[in-house]
This record gives sequence, C-alpha cells and structure tokens, in this order.
Amino acid sequence: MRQVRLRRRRPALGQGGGCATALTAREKRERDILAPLASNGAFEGRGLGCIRGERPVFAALDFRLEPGGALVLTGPNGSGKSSLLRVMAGLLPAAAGTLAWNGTPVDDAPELHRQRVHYLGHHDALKPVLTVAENLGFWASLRGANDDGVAAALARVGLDHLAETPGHLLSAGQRRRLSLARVLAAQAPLWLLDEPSVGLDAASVRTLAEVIAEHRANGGLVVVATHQALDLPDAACLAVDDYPPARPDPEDVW
Ligand SMILES: Nc1ncnc2c1ncn2[C@@H]1O[C@H](COP(=O)(O)OP(=O)(O)OP(=O)(O)O)[C@@H](O)[C@H]1O
Repeated sequence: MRQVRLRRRRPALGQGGGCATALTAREKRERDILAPLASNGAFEGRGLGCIRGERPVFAALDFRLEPGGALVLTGPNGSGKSSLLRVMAGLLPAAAGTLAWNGTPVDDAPELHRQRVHYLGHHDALKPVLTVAENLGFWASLRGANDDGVAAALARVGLDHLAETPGHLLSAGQRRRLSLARVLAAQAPLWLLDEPSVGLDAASVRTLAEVIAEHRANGGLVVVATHQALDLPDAACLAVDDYPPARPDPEDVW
C-alpha cells in the first residue's frame, strides 16, 4: 500500500502570519480542541475484524495513513466498505484489532476521536422545515464553526443562493452538497466519506475533488468509499474484499 507524506502543514490556530497575537476565548477553545488533533496526525488500523449481525464481514485488515494521505476503499456490494468506515469513525466496535492516532489507541480517548472525525454516511441528515443556512448553522455551531464559516462552506459547494430555502425543497444533489458543506464547516482532521459523490453533477464532483485536495494539502486525512472514479492524486487503494473472514473449519460444521 502506498503512503502519502505531508507536504504542507496547517498553521497552528491563532498563530497565523508568524506574529504572536492575543487569542480570543473561542480561538483558545479551537486551539485546545483541534490543535492536538490536527498536528502530525497519522491514522492506523491493525488486524481489524468486523462482524455485522452474526456474520463476519472482514478480518485481519491493516491500513496506515500519514498526514495529507488519502485512502480509497473499493470492493463489491456488501464487502464491508461502509462497515469499515463506521469502525474507523468509532460508530461500530471492531470485532478484532486496534485503531490508533499517532500511535495512541483511539479507545483510550473515544471522545477525542469523535472530535477529530467527520463521518459522511449514505443519508443526508437534514431538518426539512429549517432553511439551508439554519440546517448548516445548527450543526456547525455544535462543532464550533461561526457564521462566517457557515457562509464560506455554503458558497464553496454552490448553495449560497439557496441559503434561505427550506431543506425539504432541495434536490437529491443539493442535499448531498449540503452534507459536503457540513464536512467543510466541521474542520475535522479526519474525513470519512461514504459514497460522497452520489447524486452530484460533474461540476460538484470536481468541487468535491478540489476540497479534498485542499484538506490534504493542509495535513488532513481522508478515507473514501466509492464505486465512482474520483480524482484523488496519490491516493492509496484498499480492496476490502482482499480481507475475507476465515471460513469455518469443516470439522466444526455438522
Ligand atoms: N445493520 C446491519 N446488521 C446486519 N448486517 C449488516 C448491517 N449493515 C450491513 N450489514 C451487512 O454487512 C455486510 C457489509 O455491508 P456494508 O454496507 O459494509 O458493505 P459495502 O461494501 O459498503 O456495500 P455497498 O457497496 O453496497 O455500499 C453486508 O453483508 C451487509 O448485509
């Protein structure tokens, strides 16, 4: 598996421009929460196994991502790509193995891991009666983003002109773009994206590739499960179906 090395690092929060400035309370909070997460983050899984229901899905799966790295999960339907993303996000306990951030098991500080992750699943969580801006603003406030961050994220995904539109009026692709705006507003170092390009038009797929590239250039990491081609230069590839669970011993089956 290829590994991608950091080329450019995100400047420490509150220290832009190289001159010391007094930090606001909010900047201090961001620094305390995010700075230890964003710096030199390497994400690793060793010997991972997964069971859904009572059925083993994959076993003995290893991966490693350096800061700025991208990992594309491939495999046929049902091979376990979404399950692996959920394990990585801490939403599903691994049946075996360990996950580590900078060599520290994520189980040692699961709350910290939740803060460093942004997980984008198949479903676009959205409150239908809230406007686009309210939907994003409500969620972004939970992650410490301010109104400027919300506006910037909406503009980046081309939804600024729909900021006052109720969520229930959005098309499928527009809902997906709103979910991408949530990824941007979160400022989490580790993005876990499940089929992020589904429903997006060609221009939006290009925007998706650009924002992932910018995230990586700042030292962020991304894991993407996808059946569609995405332009992710130097991304490593992990075929989840290369890690099948052991077959039951015929001696044990009767
Ligand atoms: N909640 C669940 N309970 C039981 N089994 C589940 C559950 N969710 C998924 N599975 C099973 O786990 C296996 C892996 O599913 P998963 O969704 O991870 O695959 P996938 O590779 O992401 O598939 P796709 O390409 O269709 O999205 C499948 O056999 C599926 O039936």
